[in-house]
Amino acid sequence: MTTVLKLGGSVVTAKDEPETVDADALAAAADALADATDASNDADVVLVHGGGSFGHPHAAEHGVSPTAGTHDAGAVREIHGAMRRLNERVCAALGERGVPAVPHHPHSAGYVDGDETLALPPDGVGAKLDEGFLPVLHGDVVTHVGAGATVVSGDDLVVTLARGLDADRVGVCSTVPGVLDDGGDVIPEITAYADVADVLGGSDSTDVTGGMAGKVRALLALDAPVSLFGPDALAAFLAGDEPGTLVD
Ligand SMILES: Nc1ncnc2c1ncn2[C@@H]1O[C@H](COP(=O)(O)OP(=O)(O)OP(=O)(O)O)[C@@H](O)[C@H]1O
Ligand SMILES: C=C(C)CCOP(=O)(O)O
Repeated sequence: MTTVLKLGGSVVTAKDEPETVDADALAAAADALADATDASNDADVVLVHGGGSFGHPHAAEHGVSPTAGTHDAGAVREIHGAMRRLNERVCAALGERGVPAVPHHPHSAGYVDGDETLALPPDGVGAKLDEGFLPVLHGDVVTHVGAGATVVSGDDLVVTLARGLDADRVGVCSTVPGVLDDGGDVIPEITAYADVADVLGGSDSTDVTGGMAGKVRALLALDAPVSLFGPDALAAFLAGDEPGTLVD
């Protein structure tokens, strides 16, 4: 059983304070992952985390997004460096709880090809799983053929990894309990972007990858269903439930 899970950057960081981890939220998520991976020894989990107040402000400062590239190597190092610092914190929180978390950096492992497709070989991630590690990837800045380097969101990585690893379960944990309708209620299922386009917004904070609108658009590209839920439902998702909104 392979699960691909994204932890939103807005969950594990204080999104409005530069390069600040939300220690309580990260601890709670790491506890849930430690419990879940402890309980079922045949559960392979691949974790992806987003940028929050680490990647997004640096990317915005340099004008880099999924569609706007840069050839400025210093900008690339700055954005990637911030994501590595967050990745170290996430891996450390998991490691402290006995989870065999190891980093897997998209900047080094992949690139976007001339067809605008993210090429990220799943074999390296699969090999880590086979050796008993829990790979931890993250939204990143990656080489983009013809554009220098662009931002790849954790949501796009989730889609690529879920396909490449033929994942059994896919989950995205953000700050909200699901995609909300205009009355503030969780929409149980989304099958087409047009059905929800009117209620989808960006993010409350600096976000170069499009907030909830970008997330739903990315996740609809996957054939398999994706659960989109909030931090309170992380343990339930890891236990096998489908909380929040099902993007199908
Ligand atoms: N209809 C909607 N339902 C729920 N959230 C919405 C909606 N429209 C806009 N949002 C915003 O989208 C945000 C979630 O997207 P965001 O990209 O910030 O999350 P994330 O993936 O957790 O963080 P990061 O991009 O840093 O990884 C919510 O915090 C909310 O402000
Ligand atoms: C801004 C960077 C570098 C990563 C963005 O990843 P996301 O938060 O998953 O959209």
